[in-house]
Parts: sequence; structure tokens; C-alpha cells
Amino acid sequence: MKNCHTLEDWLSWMDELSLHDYVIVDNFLDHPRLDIIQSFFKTHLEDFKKAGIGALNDNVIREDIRGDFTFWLDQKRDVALDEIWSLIEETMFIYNRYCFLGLSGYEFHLAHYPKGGHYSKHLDQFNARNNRTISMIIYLNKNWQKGDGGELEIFLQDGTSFLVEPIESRCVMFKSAEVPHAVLASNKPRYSLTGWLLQQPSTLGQFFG
Ligand SMILES: O=C(O)CCC(=O)C(=O)O
Ligand SMILES: [Fe+2]
Repeated sequence: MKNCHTLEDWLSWMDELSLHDYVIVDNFLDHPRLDIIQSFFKTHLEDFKKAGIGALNDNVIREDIRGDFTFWLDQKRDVALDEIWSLIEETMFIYNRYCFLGLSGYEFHLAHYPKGGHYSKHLDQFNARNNRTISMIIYLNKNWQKGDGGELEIFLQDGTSFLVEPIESRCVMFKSAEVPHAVLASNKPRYSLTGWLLQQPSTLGQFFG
């Protein structure tokens, strides 16, 4: 499958991210890759588990903080997603080459927020574990409309915030340690591929949040 993005695209996104700590990219996945991930999603809807918060022994279910269900992915097992893994590896390569981040691994899950699900304001780096460096979310919601809720709220250092609609194929990347964010209550089921580019590899993502 051919690459979806040119080096020029990548460089402009890296510029944005260095300037603002986040970048929003529309049409991040082309149609073949969207099809791959959406059909994979459908075949695993039964395998999702209630997501917890916190790392290691602190991981607890707190419906008042986080209402999503997740299915942790495994690059070795989930070969149906090979084209997605390549894209993630390309992303990691670009960050290392042009932002000198020294990323050496990643962990990703599928996320499903049922109607009413939200995630309160938080940072993606845990105290107990600080290797999450870049957060990356790709939304998979066809025909998302105003009023469907489920926006990602991004909080800026000047005290303001803004909303990002979780529309199909939009990708949001931000610095995991720097950007507080929240998911507003969704008025219908909301789907995404969410993950983290890591500064030390971790195979234990599913035991964390
Ligand atoms: O789905 C989103 O927009 C954000 C999800 C999130 O913040 C997380 O899983 O840590
Ligand atoms: Fe988050």
C-alpha cells in the first residue's frame, strides 16, 4: 500500500506540534486504511473491557472520571492491522528524525465511548510511569454531527480551551506530559484508535490506563 503522506506534510505537522504542543490533522487515514481499522473494530466489539485509570497497582475503574471501553492491540497478534502499524512506525521515525525525541516503542488501543461516556480532564503521563511522550488519537466516527457531543477539549497554557470534534479520519497528536485534555460526554457511541509513542518500550500497556 502506498504511503498516505508526503515528507512536506509531516514537516508542517511537526512544526505545528513544536509551536503549540499539539497538532490536528484531517484525513490522516486514506480509505483503504480506514476500511482496515473499521472492519477490525467490528470484529472485536465483544472484546472491549471497561477502562481504568492510573498505572500499575493504582489502576481502578472510576465511572465518574472515565466511561470508555478499550481493546488493547498487539502488533504481533493483530497482523490484520499491519498497514496501520507501518503508519505508526513512520510517525515514530519522523518524530525521531525531525524532533529528536528518541522514541522507541508504542502502545495502542481501540476505544469505545458508549452514549453518555466521557473522560474528565487529565494528562496522559502517569506519575508512576513517564514514558508516554506523544499521544495520538485517530477518530473513526462516520457522519459525526454537531450536537453529537464527544468533543475532545484541549486546555492551553493561557487558561483557555477549545473543542475538537471526533470526526472520521481526524488525527490529533499532542505532547503527553504538557497538554491537559478531556472528552466531553458523547451523545452516541464514539470510536477511536488511541495510543502513545513511548520513550521506553512497554509491553504492559493493558495493565495501565
Ligand atoms: O478520545 C479522545 O479524544 C481522548 C482520549 C484520552 O484522552 C485518553 O484515552 O487518554
Ligand atoms: Fe488522555
